[in-house]
Amino acid sequence: MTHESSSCVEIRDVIRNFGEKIVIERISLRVERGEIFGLLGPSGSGKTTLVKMLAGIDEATSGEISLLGVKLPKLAMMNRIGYMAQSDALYAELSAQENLSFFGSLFELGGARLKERIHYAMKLVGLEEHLNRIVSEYSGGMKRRLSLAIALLHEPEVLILDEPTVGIDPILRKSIWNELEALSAAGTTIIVTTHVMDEADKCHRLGMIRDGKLIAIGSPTDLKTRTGSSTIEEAFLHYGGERP
Ligand SMILES: Nc1ncnc2c1ncn2[C@@H]1O[C@H](COP(=O)(O)OP(=O)(O)OP(=O)(O)O)[C@@H](O)[C@H]1O
Repeated sequence: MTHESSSCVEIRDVIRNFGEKIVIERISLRVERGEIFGLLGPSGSGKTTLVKMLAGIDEATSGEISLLGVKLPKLAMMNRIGYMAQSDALYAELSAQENLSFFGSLFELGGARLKERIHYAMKLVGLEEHLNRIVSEYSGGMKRRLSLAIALLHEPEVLILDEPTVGIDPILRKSIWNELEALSAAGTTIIVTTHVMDEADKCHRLGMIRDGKLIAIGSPTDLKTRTGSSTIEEAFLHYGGERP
């Protein structure tokens, strides 16, 4: 079922349990089209679990998630989503070029268009010189960058990135963020999980997650102003109850 909405993502009363364990505890939020929305929270707080449901590869125990007006999970939405997981899903024995061609073919990309997209994505992540190398020879950071290139390849309307810049040096991290900002300005919605506070500051809005609960939501400036904090880290500690 589709319906008109200006929101890109609508999460309504989502709960995710693993056995007895409640990992996501009734979260509701919206992400607007073209927004860079950050999910910030400590290790184990539920960020990956939440983005997997947004990417349609896991399902809520209860509640609803809609993406671009379509209720998830829905296989047909995969074409419209670019998902970069925390662990790289690459074929180590193949070259980067072969990995990109394989993932491109899943999205029905071929010929000149595929070539153009591979060039764009590999340039963006600074790997254009390493296109023909076997992935098993890549460093950890290079694998992260290749995973990001793959997520971007089919020009998805929604990019879901789970800690995309871990293991990436500050200069390249900056150029990746510049490009994410340009993509967002051109209408792509970007949902990104992060531990890195300066990245959190670059998001248009942030959702702070702790123990599976959304403890605060707003722009970085709002969150800091509301808590009288000078940094996002301080604001997080305030909402987390670790500061009076
Ligand atoms: N398949 C699963 N079965 C059981 N427990 C799970 C499963 N997946 C995640 N969990 C648990 O859910 C909680 C949240 O994990 P999740 O990976 O979503 O956290 P995170 O905020 O992404 O952490 P990190 O920043 O370390 O990646 C953890 O306690 C984790 O052990």
